[in-house]
Amino acid sequence: MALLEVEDLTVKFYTEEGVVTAVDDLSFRIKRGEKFGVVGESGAGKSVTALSVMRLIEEPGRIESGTVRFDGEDLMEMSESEVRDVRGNDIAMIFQDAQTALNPVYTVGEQIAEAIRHHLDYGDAAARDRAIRLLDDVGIPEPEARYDDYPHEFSGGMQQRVVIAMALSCDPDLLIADEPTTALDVTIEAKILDRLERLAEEYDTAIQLITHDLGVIAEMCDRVMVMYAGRAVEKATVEEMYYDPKHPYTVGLMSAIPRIGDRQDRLQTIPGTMPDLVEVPSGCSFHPRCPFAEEECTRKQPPLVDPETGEGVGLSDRAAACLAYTGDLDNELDYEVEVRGRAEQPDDGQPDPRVRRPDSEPVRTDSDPVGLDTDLLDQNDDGEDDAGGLSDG
Ligand SMILES: Nc1ncnc2c1ncn2[C@@H]1O[C@H](COP(=O)(O)OP(=O)(O)OP(=O)(O)O)[C@@H](O)[C@H]1O
Repeated sequence: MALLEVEDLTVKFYTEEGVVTAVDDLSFRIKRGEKFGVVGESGAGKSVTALSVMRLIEEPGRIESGTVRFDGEDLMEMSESEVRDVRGNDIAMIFQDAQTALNPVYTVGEQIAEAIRHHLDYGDAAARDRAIRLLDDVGIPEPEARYDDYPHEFSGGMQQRVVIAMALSCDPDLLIADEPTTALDVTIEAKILDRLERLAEEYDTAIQLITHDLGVIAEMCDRVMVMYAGRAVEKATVEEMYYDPKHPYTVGLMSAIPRIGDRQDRLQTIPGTMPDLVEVPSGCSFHPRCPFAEEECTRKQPPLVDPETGEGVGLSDRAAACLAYTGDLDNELDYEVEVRGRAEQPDDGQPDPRVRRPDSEPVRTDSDPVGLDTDLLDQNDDGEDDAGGLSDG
């Protein structure tokens, strides 16, 4: 049994403009201690998914259907007070903006100690000790002295470290991190992610990391779910996603991986935008932006299938939702993955024939734990290296 099992989750918002289906029939699971990435452009439904898991969806939103089992218990069946218990003790969440998570009128030490007292039933002295140790763990220098400082006396990066300390204070089994470093400088981001990863291992905490940055996923995660317009379009291990992405949207995201020193949002390079979720395009919702789309894609919604067999997958860990794998397309998806630098071989040790390895130096090495740099080349008519990612040539 996985730590978290989300099955057939559908969440809608009843707005004046119409009904927004923010999450549509979504299933995934996170194993104990696993680092699970959720990636997709703005509006894909990543945050709503996380909030649903915490049962924090508010009006005009509604969880329409689905089950969320945590450690075997269905969170949807629990009373509000039972869920509140789970939230502090077993599942913790950190958000992009540290400031909203910290109370400006209490010292950071008091805030962490209070959480510890409340959830772990510690006495004052023990809670203080544990809080100081956590501040030290997340890399705050002179933690004993800083215990008595107020949030505004910390830099943005240090505030986010405090928030991580607070989230870890009750030793949760699952930490949901929603764009935890987006607001921070790149070098600070790398340090904080590194710290988060090490602490998660030390505390044996699973992480659900939400980001629009595949580079961050590569650095931290074991597995990834790619979301588009409220649905999962691909699920894979990080290696599979790099060496062998199956969904055209993933292919597009891959070419949007930011390089070091290049913080512009290159997700913009996939032509078009996420559809209005009040009126999602018919068939495959990605079809208006997909260079491989055929007539059938405008009619039939692709099920999530095992890309090798074309069969339905349920909660399985390798899946893609594209008609290319259900035998409904006339043509094959025609793209190549270029892997530069000190590339690793796939598990079987055989080079992937689709992966080209030119001699060029890696562009990003020091923050590239899978040891490779990936560029997706759109091999359209002229076969040119189109750094812009997906394009219809
Ligand atoms: N309170 C709300 N009222 C109405 N619609 C909402 C509300 N919250 C979210 N939505 C809609 O749900 C959809 C998914 O939003 P969500 O925040 O989950 O996306 P996301 O992938 O997390 O994007 P981002 O990266 O920008 O956070 C969006 O279309 C959004 O407009």
